[in-house]
Amino acid sequence: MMDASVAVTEQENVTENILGGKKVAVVFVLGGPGSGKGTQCSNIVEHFGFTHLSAGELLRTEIKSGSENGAMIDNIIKEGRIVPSEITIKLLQEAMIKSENDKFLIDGFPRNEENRAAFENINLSPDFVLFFDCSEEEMGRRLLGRNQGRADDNIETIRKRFGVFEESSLPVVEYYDSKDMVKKINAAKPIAEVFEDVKTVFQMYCPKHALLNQATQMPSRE
Ligand SMILES: Nc1ncnc2c1ncn2[C@@H]1O[C@H](COP(=O)(O)OP(=O)(O)O)[C@@H](O)[C@H]1O
Ligand SMILES: Nc1ccn([C@H]2C[C@H](O)[C@@H](COP(=O)(O)OP(=O)(O)O)O2)c(=O)n1
Repeated sequence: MMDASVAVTEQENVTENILGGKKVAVVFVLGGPGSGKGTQCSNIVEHFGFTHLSAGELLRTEIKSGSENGAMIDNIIKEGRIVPSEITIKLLQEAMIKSENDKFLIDGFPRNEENRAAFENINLSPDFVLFFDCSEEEMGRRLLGRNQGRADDNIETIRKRFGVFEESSLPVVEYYDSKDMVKKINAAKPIAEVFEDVKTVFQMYCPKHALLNQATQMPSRE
């Protein structure tokens, strides 16, 4: 028979992080604009088998698709503001359900308190938060050199994005930090060095639900 404490954990997990009939593991990847979130996510995907979901990229795809919300999203992004959570959450949910994977890096989300609460409301929670710490001066240099033709990578919008990051996104990082869920990475170093630190975090990480499955398979100690 199953150990009672394991049974309770199993039950808790049933109400948590179930999406489209599967248990999912989520890691939030946060950091200022240009801190290197996307760059490091590509490395994590390659080495640790996650699926990378960039909230910003999903929104840009939505604009290009010509959907009814496209023009509104486009205006918000050009002004450096944050799109209403219901739109972003829907795109993230759809992408996770469609994917065959069960491990997701959610990059650039939650960016404000409203984003964070909306995610909680769909009964999902991150295993931890990876936070890329970098000075505005360095992030600004990187954004201006990014050269991907993004409408928001201009001085005026970059300034606004930094303001929103400081006012709305940092408090979200602080919220998770108060719960001891943040792994802070010095993102000012060269790409390969940053990834060494990221690797250390992921080498020690085992998704909560994988741990749970292991626990249920262990012979009980009588
Ligand atoms: N550690 C780093 N050192 C120097 N340049 C970097 C570093 N990480 C990323 N970059 C470059 O900075 C720009 C922004 O990186 P990106 O990963 O797109 O950031 P974010 O997703 O956080 O906005 C890109 O041109 C990228 O190649
Ligand atoms: N959760 C999110 C994530 C991004 N956005 C919008 C607003 C952001 O300025 C843009 C670009 O975000 P993205 O994460 O792609 O890029 P930066 O980190 O700003 O370089 O997308 C949003 O409204 N809500």
